[in-house]
Amino acid sequence: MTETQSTFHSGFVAILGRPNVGKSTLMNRVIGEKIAIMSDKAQTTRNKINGIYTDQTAQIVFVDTPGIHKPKNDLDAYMDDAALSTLKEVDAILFMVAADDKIGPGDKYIMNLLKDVKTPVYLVINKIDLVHPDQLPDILHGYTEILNFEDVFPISATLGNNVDTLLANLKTHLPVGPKYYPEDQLTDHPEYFIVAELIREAVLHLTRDEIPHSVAVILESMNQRLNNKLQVEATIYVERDSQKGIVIGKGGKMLKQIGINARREIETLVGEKINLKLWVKVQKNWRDDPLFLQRSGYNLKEFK
Ligand SMILES: Nc1nc2c(ncn2[C@@H]2O[C@H](COP(=O)(O)OP(=O)(O)OP(=O)(O)O)[C@@H](O)[C@H]2O)c(=O)[nH]1
Repeated sequence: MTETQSTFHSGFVAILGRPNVGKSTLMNRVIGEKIAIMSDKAQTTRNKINGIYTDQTAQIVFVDTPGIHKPKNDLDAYMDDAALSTLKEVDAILFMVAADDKIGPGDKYIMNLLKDVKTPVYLVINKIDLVHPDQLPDILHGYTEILNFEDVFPISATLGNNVDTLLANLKTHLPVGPKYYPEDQLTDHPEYFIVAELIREAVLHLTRDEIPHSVAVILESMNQRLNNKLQVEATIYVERDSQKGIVIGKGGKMLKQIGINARREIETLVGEKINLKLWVKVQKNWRDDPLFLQRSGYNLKEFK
């Protein structure tokens, strides 16, 4: 099949919504590889990760935005800026909600921001597998009475229901345009960032509710091979001594398990065996430290 420049559609699409509604799950389903970071703990997606979908007729560059929050500290304010600058740049916005969630102040806050944005907004009601179909009209109405959406898609990102319809519609709505990225490129983020996020995900999964989101991971190095194994070194930063104890665990057991889980994921990502070395350090109030935020990948300048 030949494809001509004039029929090819392309553009940038932001997935926006409260933490935990399933943004990363949707992106992973569409792209088919684990590039966005999933967790059942809220707020794991803090940086802009692009997932790139390409087929014969279109290329959609997905921008997985951080959640929007009313600013409480520097990090939250930063998320606001990041999300807002994304909204203005993209060709379409998917506002994602979970069918089993009530409309909260957070949703209203986001929808109010969206009222002032010219980009077309699609309502994606995810997790429809968790509610009875009869409930859908009421759920839908709750949102459409607040904001005028371009279109509405009830989906299940985990089961895949209606995701094809969403994609097909999105493709036709994107402008005629070039292939921004080569076909085999799935993300434009450097691998080291994804690796750090995989380690962070392992920490959050294993420590469950004991560690709040005040954990950051910095990749120290990933450029040497010893005995045919890529050497990966990273530091896990927490805010308090007590959290350090939890991450390390009795006799180092927890840290060992974190290493095992993270190593598995990283090996899948990089396609080779690795040796993972982890350290745990306390860095008080890192959320309010601009230098630290920058070092851990929160590139503040990017959003100015
Ligand atoms: N039942 C059901 N669960 C889902 C669905 N989509 C996502 N989930 C679950 O919801 C949780 C959160 O999903 P994520 O994809 O991490 O959510 P997110 O919006 O990216 O979250 P943040 O990164 O925190 O912003 C995970 O446990 C998913 O398995 C769905 O369609 N149905």
